[in-house]
Amino acid sequence: MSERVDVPVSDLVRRAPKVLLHDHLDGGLRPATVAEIAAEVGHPLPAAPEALGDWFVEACDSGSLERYIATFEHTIAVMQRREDLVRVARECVEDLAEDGVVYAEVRWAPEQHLAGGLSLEEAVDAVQEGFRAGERAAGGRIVVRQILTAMRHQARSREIAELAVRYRDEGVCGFDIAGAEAGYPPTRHLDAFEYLHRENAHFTIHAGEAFGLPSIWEALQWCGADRLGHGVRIIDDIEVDGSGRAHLGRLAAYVRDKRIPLELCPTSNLQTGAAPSLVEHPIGLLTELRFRVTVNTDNRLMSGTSMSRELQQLVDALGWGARELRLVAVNAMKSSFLPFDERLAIIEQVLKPAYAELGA
Ligand SMILES: O=c1[nH]cnc2c1ncn2[C@H]1C[C@H](O)[C@@H](CO)O1
Ligand SMILES: [Zn+2]
Repeated sequence: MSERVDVPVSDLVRRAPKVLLHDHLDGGLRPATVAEIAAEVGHPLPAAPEALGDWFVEACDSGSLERYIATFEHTIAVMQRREDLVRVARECVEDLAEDGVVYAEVRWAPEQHLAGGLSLEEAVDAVQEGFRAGERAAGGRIVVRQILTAMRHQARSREIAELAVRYRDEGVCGFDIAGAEAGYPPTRHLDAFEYLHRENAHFTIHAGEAFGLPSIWEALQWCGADRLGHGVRIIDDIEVDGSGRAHLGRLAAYVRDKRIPLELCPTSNLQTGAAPSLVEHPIGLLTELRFRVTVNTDNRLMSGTSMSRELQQLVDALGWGARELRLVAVNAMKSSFLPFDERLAIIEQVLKPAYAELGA
């Protein structure tokens, strides 16, 4: 399990523009906001306000994805009223901008936010309003889009996919499925994915996190995912021989040949037991082998993390420098669900000049 240590952020990481493709809105609330809204709506919390941040991190350090996901009960409970969704979304953008993130795709599951009487559309509108307010407050330093997630143990994926398509020109850039992986294979939602293909829409699938290669194979070869949420278990299809040479199986070779983006989330993987330590985390080898690696936060609250913290840990554990930070930022931007010309504009006008100044 992860040791929670303070990670002082270097000047390099602080100044580097960051791109984030995998961040959950309901996994990134400020502890103070959870405490404040919980008091207002009468939701009982498991810890005092000042201890709440530590409680989330410790409760998620269990080695089990199921127990990790159980903690979301307390964030979802405070995201049921329209004004709370607007606030949480606005604060999310403010926090990411403050951390130096210039582009983010933030995902959440609208179906989990209807207990207060909101419709799916009203919930998406509220998050959109919060994102736009956050972008304005950041003075154009960040662009944020929504990814709409369907929960894989539920049966609303087709409906959520249709919602994502309806809102494609209003701040929603894609679709995802999330939740406990074992027992809920992606093919359970084939109908939604086939619909999205017919609509020329983009989607990613949480696969290869708690469950291995069969889940990745289904996500790509049955469902046609554009990207893999985590995908870290692709390492199971790579063998390193005695002389240090890596041999890729058919699936790993396909993922690399087709430049399938891997939305890797190192700290989250340590907590759910998908990797034993950062030094042993597959991200090092996958980057060396030139897979399309991106670095992500997954759940900033549950992991007590930020983009800067994730990147700094890679600098400290693997000796990454400006060159690697630039690589993962450009990889992420190339892999984003924004239209091509908008992706290119951020790469050319924001990433390249900033990294040139940092010596990359
Ligand atoms: O890392 C994850 N794997 C699978 N599901 C996850 C992960 N992080 C968050 N979720 C779930 C819990 C949230 O309520 C939901 C939508 O954001 O997505
Ligand atoms: Zn996730």
